[in-house]
Amino acid sequence: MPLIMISGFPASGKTTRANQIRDFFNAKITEQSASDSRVAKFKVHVVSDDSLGVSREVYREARPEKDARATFYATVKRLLSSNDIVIADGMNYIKGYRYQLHCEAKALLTPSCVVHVGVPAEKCKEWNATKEFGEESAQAVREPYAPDVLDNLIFRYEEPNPMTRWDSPLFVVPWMDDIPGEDIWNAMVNNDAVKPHLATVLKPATEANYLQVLDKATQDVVSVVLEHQKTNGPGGSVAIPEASNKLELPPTHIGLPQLQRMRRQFISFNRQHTAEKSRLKSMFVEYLNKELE
Ligand SMILES: Nc1ncnc2c1ncn2[C@@H]1O[C@H](COP(=O)(O)OP(=O)(O)OP(=O)(O)O)[C@@H](O)[C@H]1O
Repeated sequence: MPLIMISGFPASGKTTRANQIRDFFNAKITEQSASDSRVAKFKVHVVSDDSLGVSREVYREARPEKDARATFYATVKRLLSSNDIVIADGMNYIKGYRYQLHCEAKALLTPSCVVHVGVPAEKCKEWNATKEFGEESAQAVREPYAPDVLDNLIFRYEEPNPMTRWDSPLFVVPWMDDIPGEDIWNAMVNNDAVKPHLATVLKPATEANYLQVLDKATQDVVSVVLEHQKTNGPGGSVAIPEASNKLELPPTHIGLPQLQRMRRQFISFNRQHTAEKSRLKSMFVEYLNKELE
């Protein structure tokens, strides 16, 4: 059964996403088992550094990292079978490594996909410092990366490219979005071809980091608006650094939830198009002006 490769920066919420996908798939299996004997046999596995007892410190030196990758690879390969769905919850940051895992799935005539957890580096650094992990009852202590190890891994990260067959279908999950569970299930279990839509991206390899830049540019604009309202009260014309146009605020106060909603919408619209990075702030200001008219 399918291989779902998670990919993302260290401490970007990969395990959080892997667990959400596992829970979604388990719910689907429970729901469909009575009517579909094929689905009734499915079992979902999550393979991660934590489940293999691999310390974050292995990423400091090439040799232990290589050994850890080999262990991870062997575990995924061993679990892949006609009835087992494997979620490879690792950074999977080397494109050659993703290629090899994709070939393992292909050899078993089963599909694979990549779920790219798109989170800006700054957020990963912030989250790396949090000690708790998991929701309410299932809290465990997570081992953080040393700051130099974290920086180095971010530097070495090779972003998935949906133009390559081993990185497709590619599902990009920005940090503020829900997982596209239904789409992943359909692509992996029902073998549905994934049509390009909001959860998938088609972008040239040259636009690496596009999602992170989009996230940061829009967040910056939201911060300026909040700051302006705090200092000057509602309404007014706001100059946004690095944007060629001004934001015209209505006379009523715009709250953070409303701003975030418009920001998410804008990100959804622009996720597929690799707009010029330098134009993103002006485009977002233009979008806000239209929405707030
Ligand atoms: N979308 C999110 N919003 C807020 N906090 C989050 C989100 N996703 C993850 N976190 C927090 O960030 C921290 C790291 O999350 P998680 O362990 O899932 O990341 P990871 O990428 O699997 O890390 P590692 O690289 O160490 O395996 C946790 O404390 C988690 O609660």
